[in-house]
Amino acid sequence: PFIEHISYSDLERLALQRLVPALLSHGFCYVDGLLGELAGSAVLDQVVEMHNSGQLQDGRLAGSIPGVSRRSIRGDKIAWVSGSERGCEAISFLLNLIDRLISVCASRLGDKAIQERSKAMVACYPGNGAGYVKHVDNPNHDGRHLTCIYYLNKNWNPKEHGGVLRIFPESKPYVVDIKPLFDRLLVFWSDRRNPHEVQPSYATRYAITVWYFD
Ligand SMILES: O=C(O)CNC(=O)c1n[nH]c2ccccc2c1=O
Ligand SMILES: [Fe+2]
Repeated sequence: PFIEHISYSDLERLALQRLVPALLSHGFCYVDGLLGELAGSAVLDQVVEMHNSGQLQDGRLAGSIPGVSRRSIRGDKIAWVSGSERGCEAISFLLNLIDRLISVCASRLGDKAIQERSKAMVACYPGNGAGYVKHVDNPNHDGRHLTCIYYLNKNWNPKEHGGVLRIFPESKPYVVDIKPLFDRLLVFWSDRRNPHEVQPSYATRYAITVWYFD
């Protein structure tokens, strides 16, 4: 039901001229305007509806602080979706597009062909200062090869809202700050090449992540 915002040749060009070179040289790449306003907003609406209907559960509770009751400081809230659930049609459209994009890249990323992907993790940082400490998604070869994060946050201003994703590319003298902007797709190697953190967020921050396995 959505306008085919991006043609296959656009997708192929995006993959070959943007994603593959960036992944091979820097290890990450982000693309803005992936779905366009209409389809992007449809995805956002479905994620907001999941949040409002209590489908997002506590991903991790910042309960590690001694003496502070586990349930006081909330971390991210997540839900795993395949895309076939009712009310996830726009999310399914997004996942299909990312699948097509990555499949064009896969054969040119030199590594073993990318076979499959995880379900989609819909994540919400509730805006109470919670973030995600510096980590590597796949430090010990659990099969995850590429991390793809689609951001859904309109009018996001890091000065006020924080929530920047900071990547610390291994063996590089710089860090990379990425704003979690609406209709932005970020792709990066899931392994030790890309330690990263979500800085404390002071507004509700939505993202959808899929991991591709090799
Ligand atoms: O949202 C972002 O910009 C980056 N986000 C992450 O790196 C990230 N990485 N691993 C997770 C595992 C479980 C629950 C949430 C997460 C998570 O947000
Ligand atoms: Fe991560």
